[in-house]
Amino acid sequence: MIVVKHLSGGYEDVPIVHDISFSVEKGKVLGILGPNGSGKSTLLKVMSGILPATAGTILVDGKNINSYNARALAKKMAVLPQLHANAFSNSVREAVSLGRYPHQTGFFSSWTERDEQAVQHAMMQTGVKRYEQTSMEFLSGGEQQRVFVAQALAQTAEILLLDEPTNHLDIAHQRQILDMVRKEAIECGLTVIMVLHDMNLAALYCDELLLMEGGRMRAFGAPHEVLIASQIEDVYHARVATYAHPEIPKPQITMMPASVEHQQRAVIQKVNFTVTDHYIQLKSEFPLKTVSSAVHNPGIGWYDCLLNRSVPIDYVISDVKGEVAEFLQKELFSSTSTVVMLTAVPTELVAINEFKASFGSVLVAVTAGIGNAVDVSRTHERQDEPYIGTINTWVIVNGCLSEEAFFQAMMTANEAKTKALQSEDIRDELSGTIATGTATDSLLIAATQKGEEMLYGGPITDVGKIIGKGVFETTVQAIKNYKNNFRR
Ligand SMILES: Nc1ncnc2c1ncn2[C@@H]1O[C@H](COP(=O)(O)OP(=O)(O)OP(=O)(O)O)[C@@H](O)[C@H]1O
Repeated sequence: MIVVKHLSGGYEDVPIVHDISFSVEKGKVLGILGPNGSGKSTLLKVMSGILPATAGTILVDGKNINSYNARALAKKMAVLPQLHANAFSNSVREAVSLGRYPHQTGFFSSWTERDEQAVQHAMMQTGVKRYEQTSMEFLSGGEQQRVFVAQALAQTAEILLLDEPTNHLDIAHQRQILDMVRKEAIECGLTVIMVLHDMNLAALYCDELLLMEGGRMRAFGAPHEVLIASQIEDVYHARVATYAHPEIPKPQITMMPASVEHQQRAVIQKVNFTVTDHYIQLKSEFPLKTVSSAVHNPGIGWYDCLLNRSVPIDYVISDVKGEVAEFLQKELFSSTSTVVMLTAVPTELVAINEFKASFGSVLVAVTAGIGNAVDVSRTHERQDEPYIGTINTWVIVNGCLSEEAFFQAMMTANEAKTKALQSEDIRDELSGTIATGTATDSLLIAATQKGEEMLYGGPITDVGKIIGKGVFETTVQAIKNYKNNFRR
């Protein structure tokens, strides 16, 4: 464990870091973040004794580091500096072996089994074993960086101070080094403090983060407590947004360009829709921000092509996603910019309407197959397997929605759909009660994201009112189309 209390220090007559206090427990990884020149490297140098502290204390295992001699401290603490001054004529093996110097007792001391094991382990962990005999000067920048990490690891110290350990590394090697650092921390009880520039990597690999600003601590805590968009914007003077990592409960940061490319105020109109025997297509000249429960490209994304594809009523396929991917390839649709829904309804029964609004307009397209309509409050009484999508609803907003508004728009649209089923007296055949939808309905909200941002999309907002009316009327029309078709 390392405890830093009110630490200040810097270069001769130039104080750089001021009043830094934090602690890192054994087995934990701390990431130090901050803009260029904020004092990250200087802090590591003061902590490792390379630069003198002008105030404050550093305790390692409860003892002030001033009470350790240089060799004893090197056994406790290994440092990977930002710039390396190692002799480049060395072989990789020799360079890594330099990490063992604190463990050598005299100039002619013998190389022990433990020294050998530490060097071998470090070379294996960093993936440089295969260059063992190669001279350092023949390695790429990234390969050399991994050798320096191996050298610090070979020191087998309890505390690792790493200044930008992922410098020069490609993403696979960044992952390899950071995975290794984390594994060593957890399995061998190492305490790791590392300076990282990449906030996303820092969030993923560090237990806690220290954010530096002008030589002082601006924030310290778990990644979600430090990587707050407003705080990062303030410290880095750059516009950012945070989002959730798709698999790990850690925040991620994305940069927002200072000036958003000014696109022309293009709008989506009915002419952008094409209806063929096989699908209903909306093709936009620019990507639309989309939230949907589609089969292909569901969730949140930017897409310029929406497809509602009609499949036979007996379309039962174990690998629906694979079949849809094949269809897109065969029909020459771009897999990465197309959202696909499936319907058993003939495409000619689609209802498409445009509704004018104060902010622009809203287009609604619905295919409504109601043969297997259900009352959601009674489905627990059923044993049925799900069918393919039957009421597919698209809402295209010529306007700009906030994240919140997108989800509220989904709720508003769904409520309007349910009201349309009630109005048309569509019933759950088993329970005899009014249906609320069908077994596998799908919904999509897309917006051009142009114009003033609309913060909310609930039923009494400008956009919600149009969505409510638009989805209700269009669903009623689509149900009527369906009924008329099957009555014929
Ligand atoms: N040898 C030195 N003598 C005097 N000042 C120095 C020296 N080295 C660095 N500094 C100054 O100390 C300040 C902090 O530098 P430091 O290298 O600690 O920042 P950093 O946060 O690590 O930056 P970067 O992200 O660019 O690596 C800078 O203003 C720098 O100019």
